[in-house]
Amino acid sequence: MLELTNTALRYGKHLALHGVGISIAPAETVVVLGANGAGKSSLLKVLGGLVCPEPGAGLTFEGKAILGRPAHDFPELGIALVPEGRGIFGDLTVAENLQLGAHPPHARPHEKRQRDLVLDLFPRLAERQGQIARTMSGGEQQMVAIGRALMSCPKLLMLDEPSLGLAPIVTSELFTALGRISATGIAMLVVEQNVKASLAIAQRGYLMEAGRITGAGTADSLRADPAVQRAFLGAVA
Ligand SMILES: Nc1ncnc2c1ncn2[C@@H]1O[C@H](COP(=O)(O)OP(=O)(O)OP(=O)(O)O)[C@@H](O)[C@H]1O
Repeated sequence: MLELTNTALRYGKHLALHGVGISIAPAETVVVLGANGAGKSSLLKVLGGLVCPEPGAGLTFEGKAILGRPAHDFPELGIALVPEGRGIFGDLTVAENLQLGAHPPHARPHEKRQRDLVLDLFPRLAERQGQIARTMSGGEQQMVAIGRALMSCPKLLMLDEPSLGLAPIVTSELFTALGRISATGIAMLVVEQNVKASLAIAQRGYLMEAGRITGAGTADSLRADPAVQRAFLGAVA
């Protein structure tokens, strides 16, 4: 469904990604694991059209070359990104945030169905539809961000560290919801430092270190990989 090849990304003199390549099959959940500064957010920015990699990189989605397309085209292609920091409209209500998510033309006819799906996944949002988003807790804001992304009827949902800053109980609820989203057939790419929770919902994953992909395999093989255990000592319970 999505294929990224030979990707280098430079911030000034700093090379943040070196020859990175990943792929995602339809309906597959893939996790990218890596410690702080490994390049995970940079990878998602390339995949979301937010930054332009060095010449030589390739990015295809459903067989179409999409590198260089502006980020605002991506929801129309069926790609939704939930960025680090969530990127919700803080001064708008939960209901307004969800409504704005349904902006791609292919999503508009399905607005009611998608809202029902989001409110079923996150019952707390159903109770809080009139609440101003910035007054919500971190976990609730993450639910709004994921809900808004789902309103665009994505084929591929990409999430940057969804559990960042959340309490363990909230993280557990969030990953249960992500597992349910995956079961609906939406492909997902989850960038995470929470190895245990993310491998529990993924079929496959990659390990990133210092801007390179240094490991790849099934969720089971990554869980048992000493390199993953070394990179996240203490994170694998
Ligand atoms: N806008 C920028 N300008 C300069 N350097 C940057 C910029 N964004 C990221 N970097 C650098 O690129 C490298 C990779 O950063 P990135 O944010 O992709 O890592 P990450 O794995 O997502 O880390 P974290 O988990 O801490 O968010 C880091 O060394 C970082 O300092």
